Amino acid sequence: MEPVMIIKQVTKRYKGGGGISDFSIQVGKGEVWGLFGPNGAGKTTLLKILTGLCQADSGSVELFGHDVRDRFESAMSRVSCLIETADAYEYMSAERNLKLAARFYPDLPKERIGEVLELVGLSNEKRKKVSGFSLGMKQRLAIASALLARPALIILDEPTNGLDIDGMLWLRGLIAKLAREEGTTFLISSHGIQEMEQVCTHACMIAGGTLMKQGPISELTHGGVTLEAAYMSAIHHQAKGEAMAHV
Ligand SMILES: Nc1ncnc2c1ncn2[C@@H]1O[C@H](COP(=O)(O)OP(=O)(O)OP(=O)(O)O)[C@@H](O)[C@H]1O
Repeated sequence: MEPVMIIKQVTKRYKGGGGISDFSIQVGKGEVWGLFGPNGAGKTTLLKILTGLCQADSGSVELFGHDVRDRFESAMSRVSCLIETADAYEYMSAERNLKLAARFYPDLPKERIGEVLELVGLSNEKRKKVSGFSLGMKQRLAIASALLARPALIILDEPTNGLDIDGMLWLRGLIAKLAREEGTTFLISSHGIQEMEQVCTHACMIAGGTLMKQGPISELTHGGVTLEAAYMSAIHHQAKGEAMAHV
């Protein structure tokens, strides 16, 4: 089966020195990938490159067999992303916001709005103005909007921000359900490895812009190592490498 996403040797360096270097992974249908790394590791940079919000200096990204740079519209046609909070119109209701978002998808059945409100647990709040929503409710609404067109690939940047424990459990359940029942593929960036570990089938760990480890969770945790321990060792390894480079 053709991979959903092929990232090959992607490099992007900002003038200040940050960015990512030589990043490559291949993601298959229905897989849930966690992209883990500390602040400033390069997670958002990578997600922006994947979704055409930022250009790589070199390397390539293919989504569903289409190069993001050369065939942007085809590459993104089955992709939804939430990168750096998607703001809703505060003076409108949740339902009205979704109706506005639905205008981008002329073939969307009317009942889909009710379905996504149900999926994110906002059915009872659908007529309330977003201005009265908590951060967690706004996050749920943003996720509802991302789900509208039944995307085959969903890219989420720190989706647990603003969610309480209930919200986090709900989000993990939703991701697992969509991956299992609809074969939806996910790439999710997070600082919180413990929050997302249980729902991920695969992980990649990035530090200082470098991909340290990647693969199925079962391989990364082989021999009884926890994912967090594997992550900490990757981060320390990177920090040590940086210190040596400065000697
Ligand atoms: N537009 C930019 N111009 C210059 N440097 C940038 C820019 N965007 C990000 N950087 C730098 O690149 C590095 C990676 O940033 P990025 O936002 O990708 O990391 P991150 O892993 O998403 O971090 P966080 O978890 O804090 O959101 C950081 O050192 C950051 O300061």
